[in-house]
Amino acid sequence: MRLVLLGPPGAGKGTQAAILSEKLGVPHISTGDLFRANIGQQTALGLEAKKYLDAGDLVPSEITNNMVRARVSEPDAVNGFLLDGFPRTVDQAQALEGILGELNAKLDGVLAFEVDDEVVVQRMLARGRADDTEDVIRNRMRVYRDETAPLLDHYSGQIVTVDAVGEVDEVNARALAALGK
Ligand SMILES: Nc1ncnc2c1ncn2[C@@H]1O[C@H](COP(=O)(O)OP(=O)(O)O)[C@@H](O)[C@H]1O
Repeated sequence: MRLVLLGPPGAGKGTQAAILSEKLGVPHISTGDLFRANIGQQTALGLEAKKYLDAGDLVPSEITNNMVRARVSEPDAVNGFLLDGFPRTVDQAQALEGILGELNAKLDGVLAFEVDDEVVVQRMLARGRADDTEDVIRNRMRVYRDETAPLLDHYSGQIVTVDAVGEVDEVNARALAALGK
C-alpha cells in the first residue's frame, strides 16, 4: 500500500505513521526524519538542509525529490510505503508522480489529518524540538497554508480525511477505519 499522509505541522502525522507502518507492514518514510538524520551525521545533504530546517523553510525541491527517489527505491519499499512530509508542494506532487512512474507504481490514497491551528502550536511547543520555537512554528504554519494546503485540492479525488484531535489510539482507529481496515 502506497499512501501519502497530509496535514499541518504538529498534526501528529509522524506518531500515526509509526503505528500505521507496523499495522500495514510498510515502511514509514519521513522527509523530516531523513533530513534530521543527515544533519546528525553531518552529511553534505544535512549541511545544506540545516539552514532551511532551522528557519522552518522548505528545503529546495531538487534536493528533497532526489532524497525521496533514493529512499522509495530501496528494497524495503517495493511493496509500499507511508510518505510523511512529502509531497509538501504541488511541484513535489508532480515529481512524486514521475518517481512512481519510474517504479511502475501508483498511489493507493492520501490520508489527510485535520486539526486546528491553535492545537498544533500547543503540541509543537510541548514537543520542544530544535525547530519548535514559536517564530519557526509560525513560519512552518505559513508555509503549510501557502504551499502545502493546495495539495488538498490537487489530491481531492483520492483523499480521505481523519479528525486528528483526540488520543493517539483514537486517531489511529479513525485512520484505519478511513482506510477501510
Ligand atoms: N517535502 C519537503 N520539502 C522541503 N522541505 C521539507 C520537506 N519535508 C520536510 N522538510 C523540512 O524538514 C522540516 C521538518 O519537517 P517535519 O519533520 O515533517 O515537520 P512536522 O512533522 O512538524 O511537519 C520542515 O520544516 C522542512 O524544513
